[in-house]
Amino acid sequence: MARGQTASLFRIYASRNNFSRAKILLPTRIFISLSQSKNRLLENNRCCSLFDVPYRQFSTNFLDLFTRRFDPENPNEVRISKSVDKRPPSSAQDDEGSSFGIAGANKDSGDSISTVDFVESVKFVGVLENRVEVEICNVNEGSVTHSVKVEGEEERSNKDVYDKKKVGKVNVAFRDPVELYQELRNAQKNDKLRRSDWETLQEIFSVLAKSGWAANQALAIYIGMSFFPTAVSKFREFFFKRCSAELAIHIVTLGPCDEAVKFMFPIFVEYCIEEFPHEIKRFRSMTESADLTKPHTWFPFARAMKRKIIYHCGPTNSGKTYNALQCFMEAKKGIYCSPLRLLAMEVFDKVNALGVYCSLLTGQEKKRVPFSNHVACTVEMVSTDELYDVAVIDEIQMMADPYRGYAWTRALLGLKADEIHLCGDPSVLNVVRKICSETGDELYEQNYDRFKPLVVEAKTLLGDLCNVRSGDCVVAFSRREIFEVKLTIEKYTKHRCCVIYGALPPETRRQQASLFNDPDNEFDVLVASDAVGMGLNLNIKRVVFNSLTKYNGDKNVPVPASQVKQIAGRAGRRGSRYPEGLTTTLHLDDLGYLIDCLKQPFDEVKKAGLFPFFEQVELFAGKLPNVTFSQLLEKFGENCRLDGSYFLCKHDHIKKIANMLEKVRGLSLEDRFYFCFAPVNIRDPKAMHHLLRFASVYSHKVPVNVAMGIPKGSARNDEELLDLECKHQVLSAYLWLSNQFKEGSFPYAKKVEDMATNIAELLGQSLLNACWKTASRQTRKIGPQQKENSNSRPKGQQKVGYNRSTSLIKAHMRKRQEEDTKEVTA
Ligand SMILES: Nc1ncnc2c1ncn2[C@@H]1O[C@H](COP(=O)(O)OP(=O)(O)OP(=O)(O)O)[C@@H](O)[C@H]1O
Ligand SMILES: [Mg+2]
Repeated sequence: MARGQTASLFRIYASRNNFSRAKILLPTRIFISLSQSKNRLLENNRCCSLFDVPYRQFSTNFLDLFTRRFDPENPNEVRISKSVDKRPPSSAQDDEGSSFGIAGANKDSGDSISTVDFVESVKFVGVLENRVEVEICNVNEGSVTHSVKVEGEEERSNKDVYDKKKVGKVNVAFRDPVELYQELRNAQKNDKLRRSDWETLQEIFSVLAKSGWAANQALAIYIGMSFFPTAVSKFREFFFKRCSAELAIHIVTLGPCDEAVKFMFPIFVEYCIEEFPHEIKRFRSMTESADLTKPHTWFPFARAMKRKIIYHCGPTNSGKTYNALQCFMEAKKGIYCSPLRLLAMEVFDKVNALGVYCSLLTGQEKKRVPFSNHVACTVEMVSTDELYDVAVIDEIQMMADPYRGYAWTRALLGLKADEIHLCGDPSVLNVVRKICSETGDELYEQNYDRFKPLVVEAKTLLGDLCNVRSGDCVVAFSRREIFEVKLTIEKYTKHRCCVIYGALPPETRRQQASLFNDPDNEFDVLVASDAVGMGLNLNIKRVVFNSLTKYNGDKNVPVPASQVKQIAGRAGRRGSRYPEGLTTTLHLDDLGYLIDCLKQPFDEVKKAGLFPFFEQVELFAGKLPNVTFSQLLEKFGENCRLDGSYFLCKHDHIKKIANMLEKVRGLSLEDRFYFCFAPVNIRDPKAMHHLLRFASVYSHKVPVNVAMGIPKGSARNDEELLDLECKHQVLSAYLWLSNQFKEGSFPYAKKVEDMATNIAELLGQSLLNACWKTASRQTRKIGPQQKENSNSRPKGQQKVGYNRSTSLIKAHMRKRQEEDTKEVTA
């Protein structure tokens, strides 16, 4: 999400009686107040935020403290002028319940740290007579780094800086912005200014208009991002007509910089509150209906339970899922939530084979096993209504997935289970800790190590695929590469290859996996995409990276370290023929990057994904009746409020489907919402066409059929293979829709299921015989770069007669290094 799109609320919890020991996480620069409103808030004994209290009730002086005068490098004593609580400290040390007004609008940049300005935590140490002591801590450094004293009313009144009588030209900086605004408003006309000052002022206003900080802060008073530039422009007009020389000169002295923006901002706020009450009201009601804050409160039944959360934390292949599944099987009633259909199927088969009756529930299939109390489902399908003894949420680190993360978050927050087992790497451990502290669940952490360490083979394949061995899994990051590698290996060696990639149906992937796992056939090498990183039980001895770059839709970029680790970790499996795992690369040039990736610790994730339920979108739609569904989603993204530990999941693919369905009349908002989640590849025009047809037929309230023929035999070339993949996807979407919409709308589910099974089988057979280059490859022209590569290839490599890929990672790293050097020099 672009920087500055989301408003978030932050709350400070203070002790009920005297604020002592209040520990506050303050994720951004924000209004902070010890104003009169505090008493009201304390009386109410509830959380409060700026949104609950009229802005004026907040002391602007605390705003001063942080926005104007607080220098993180040089934390001096700072005074505030409004009244503070003068009650003596009480002995009660109750840290719960009350809060006073600190609130903020956080510009969510996606990379959470960048929103932290200079303060992460503020600690109110105590109230002594008329002094409030505040400690400002830097959470990142884990220590108290700044100490600020705040003085009370009487003491303040003796100080020059706040003594009104002495406020003169030099003291504009210290004057109350409310007064400054009132002076501006009451002024008949502006004082004369020099041309150069005038120009500097113009520049300062232009900095204000472009300031992300100011636009962000303005959210707190419900000036929306889209209205902010207009508000600044009107404010400029107002200001230029009325400003005094004294005020103008002070601002000009500050110059076109952040300091000037921070000085003007509170005056701007006063202006907005008075001038734009309608806009503020409208935006406020819009943001309130797009409120995604406090998501744990969305599940009151789960909150009423005392849940025990067990985090099985460790690298791949360390036994996390195995142990969690033991508890699942022992439970009277259990649910297993999988990241993939494939894995849900695996668990369904495994658990039933062990004599525990278990049903299967995915978007596409519902297999109800009689008398079963257990269910294996995909995480999106988890029920938050049913009560379970044990739930397992696998691959919990996916809660930070930009697209699907919300499903894991929902499962964690909403599952009604006495015991919830989370399996995953440590990247989301801190987020889970935070969530558990909000939900009040007990968290137990169980750490795992790999059974046998992963060994890196330094020799690599020396750029030659003829060096593959039995038990190898060659990993490539595009469909084209996968088929090239398979073709090469089968042409120049005695090995046969199984193939696994994301566009294959789970049934076909499983068939390929069991073919590879079976030692009694000739298929002893696996060629796979990153789809191999999760879910399948594979007997891999060595993972060989054919390349370590991946096309990101725009250009080739290095594969992220976490993904490299996950994939490499698939090598070696306890109890299999290959208990010890090896990993290496095709090219020597890539080896360094592989080793770097394996050495890197898991990146800590700061936020979990969220996405609104249909009801939330519906509520929001009530505020914007005349926009398309796609625009509605866009606006929701712009206006929704989120707490600091959450981000709004990306939904470009949903918007793309929404746009396509715009021309279909007669669909309700709810219909559109669900059609948009149908599992189709938005880059596949044929699949999109079928989805559009499904929606059109459905909108006419006619039973939807498939209207698609099925090939009789397996694919003879890549085009036919692609066609099979696409057809399976369309059938899968039909099945998915048949489970979402009311009975009778998609009545041919049984027939479609059979068709899908047929196609999955045809795909499996096709892959066994596949010995062609990919369709896209055949039609591609050789670019100058490739020609150059093939010309510059060492002679020795030509003898096997195929074009081997060369390492891109080194070139990429070199380029990045050059860019870094350039930046440093600049
Ligand atoms: N205690 C055990 N006894 C027998 N086999 C085990 C045991 N623990 C794990 N295994 C086997 O080791 C393999 C890896 O275990 P598991 O799938 O639980 O690892 P994981 O940590 O969940 O890995 P990933 O992160 O890749 O999902 C599996 O085939 C599993 O059956
Ligand atoms: Mg696992």
